[in-house]
Amino acid sequence: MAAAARVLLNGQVFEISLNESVFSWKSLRLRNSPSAAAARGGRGEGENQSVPVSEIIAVCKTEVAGTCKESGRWQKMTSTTTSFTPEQILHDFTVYYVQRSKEHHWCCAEVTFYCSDQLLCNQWVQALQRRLDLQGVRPKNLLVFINPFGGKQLGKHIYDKKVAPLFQLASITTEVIVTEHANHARDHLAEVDLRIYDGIVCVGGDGMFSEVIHGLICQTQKIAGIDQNDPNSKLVACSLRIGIIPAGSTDCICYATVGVNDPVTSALHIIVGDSQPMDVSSVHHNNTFLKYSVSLLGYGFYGDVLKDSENNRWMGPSRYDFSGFKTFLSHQCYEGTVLYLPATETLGNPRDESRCTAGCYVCQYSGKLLDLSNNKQELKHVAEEEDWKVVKGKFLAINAANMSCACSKSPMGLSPAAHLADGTIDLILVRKCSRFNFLRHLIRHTNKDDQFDLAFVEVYRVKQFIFTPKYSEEDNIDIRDIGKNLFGQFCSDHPACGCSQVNSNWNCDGEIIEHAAVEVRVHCQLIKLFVRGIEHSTQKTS
Ligand SMILES: CCCCCCCCCCCCC/C=C/[C@@H](O)[C@H](COP(=O)(O)O)NC(=O)CCCCCCCCCCCCCCC
Ligand SMILES: Nc1ncnc2c1ncn2[C@@H]1O[C@H](COP(=O)(O)OP(=O)(O)O)[C@@H](O)[C@H]1O
Ligand SMILES: [Ca+2]
Repeated sequence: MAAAARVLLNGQVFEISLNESVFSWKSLRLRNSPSAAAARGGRGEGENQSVPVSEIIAVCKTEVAGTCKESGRWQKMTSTTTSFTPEQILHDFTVYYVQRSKEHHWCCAEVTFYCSDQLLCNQWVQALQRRLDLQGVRPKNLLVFINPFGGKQLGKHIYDKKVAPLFQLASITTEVIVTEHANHARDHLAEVDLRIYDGIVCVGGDGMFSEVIHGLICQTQKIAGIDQNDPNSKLVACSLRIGIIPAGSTDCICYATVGVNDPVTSALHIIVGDSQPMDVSSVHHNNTFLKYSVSLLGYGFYGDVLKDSENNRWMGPSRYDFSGFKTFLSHQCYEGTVLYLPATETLGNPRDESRCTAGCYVCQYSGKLLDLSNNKQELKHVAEEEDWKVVKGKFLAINAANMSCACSKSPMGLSPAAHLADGTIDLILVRKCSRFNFLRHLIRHTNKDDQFDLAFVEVYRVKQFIFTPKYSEEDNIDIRDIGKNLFGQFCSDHPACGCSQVNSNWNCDGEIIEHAAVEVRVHCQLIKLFVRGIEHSTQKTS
């Protein structure tokens, strides 16, 4: 078929064209004609536009009953090659495509072209459809989990109203499971035959995503015969991609990988088949596997906020503000030793002011190193130089950020320069300081000031760390007893104002880990998401 043709759009004659990767429509209107001026109004449909085939969502043909009302326009064009009459304009097709709007939002735009004859219309629909069929990265069959109780309990509504219609438009088939209890998705994924799916979608928050990765990673290791309890096991990467439809409380994993937590934007990234590798940290205690983490592993402040907030789930997302305020006032610090292995082979450092964005070269570099090490067929991680560092002290917070952890509360995140897929975590140690200083540190998460530029805050880019609390876990009893037993008086870090534990617990992507002593290791690019990373501002984002 011809690579270009004339059609009507908004009563104007347009030339549409299609090459290997781009579909375009160009106005052939006469300059300065009244109709041309009219077409310039509205939402820019009178302008020349092009859309990469990779961002076309669907093309649909619709039979038009009747004739085109705006017949006069065609007569103006008869001096060109246009020869059809209004009565012949009976067929149209609609192209649905990705349109970018502010702050990394994507929406589904549509444009309908009226053709002079059925053959032309069919030819264009087929040509576009053939191009779409060649987009091999797009998922065709998805397994969807919906947590009906995440966030504001709108998960099912969001999926049914905003996401399912887009999947249907894009001819994606789905099997939808609305979870009935916690760990439903995890347990299902650990057992089910996943070969029929092209991806998994979770509708919920970070906790729901955590369930999904646990099921998927566990099944993958089981099939590969990998022992997850061995902290030194080299884990096998999961082949299925995961999509997140944000419907939780913090939605930090979505926000930090897309730039916004918007269900339609995330659905469109899934439809176009984006793919972004992601690091995963494994958490062990005494050679026993506990959990995987993708966003934040937080001991002290964020562990305590989470623990308290679980009692107030009925408050919805604002439970974190309430518990955050309470935890801030309690001002507990925790004593222990952190051993860490600095990341030496990767590019970048936590204070280099870079941002991990779509096509990030730091992550690509780590991906190449990973390929090289995979080719060596090592069964276990072998640390090239075991140069462990030690930090001891009293900490208000120990945060391990596997990614920036950007979210609406903190648009730059806990560690703004952290990377999604570089095989490292940023270990942030906040030592004991006054409430006022801790507040200064917290407030800097909400503005552009550097939260690490404070004497009591340290940050290291690491690939492994071990935390050992000062008091062994068996001693994690009421502080009053500790105070009496060890010092004969109450410890000044834990005034008898209601605080009670000598040890905190870990917040692992919003799930509680009760153990304080942990060994954490990053597994570079273990999973993949249906995202592309945060797009640059030149891509019409701000
Ligand atoms: C004074 C204001 C200070 C605001 C400081 C905000 C820092 C926010 C950093 C957030 C990092 C989030 C990391 C992600 C964690 C999520 O995986 C995880 C699970 O998400 P899900 O519920 O969607 O499943 N979410 C969380 O653990 C929630 C952490 C939220 C912490 C909020 C802390 C609010 C602190 C308010 C302190 C107020 C002090 C006021 C003093 C006058
Ligand atoms: N049907 C269900 N009933 C109760 N809990 C569930 C259900 N489905 C998932 N969960 C659990 O709910 C918790 C929070 O889910 P999440 O979607 O992250 O919401 P939020 O962001 O509000 O915390 C997770 O720990 C998850 O395991
Ligand atoms: Ca990382």
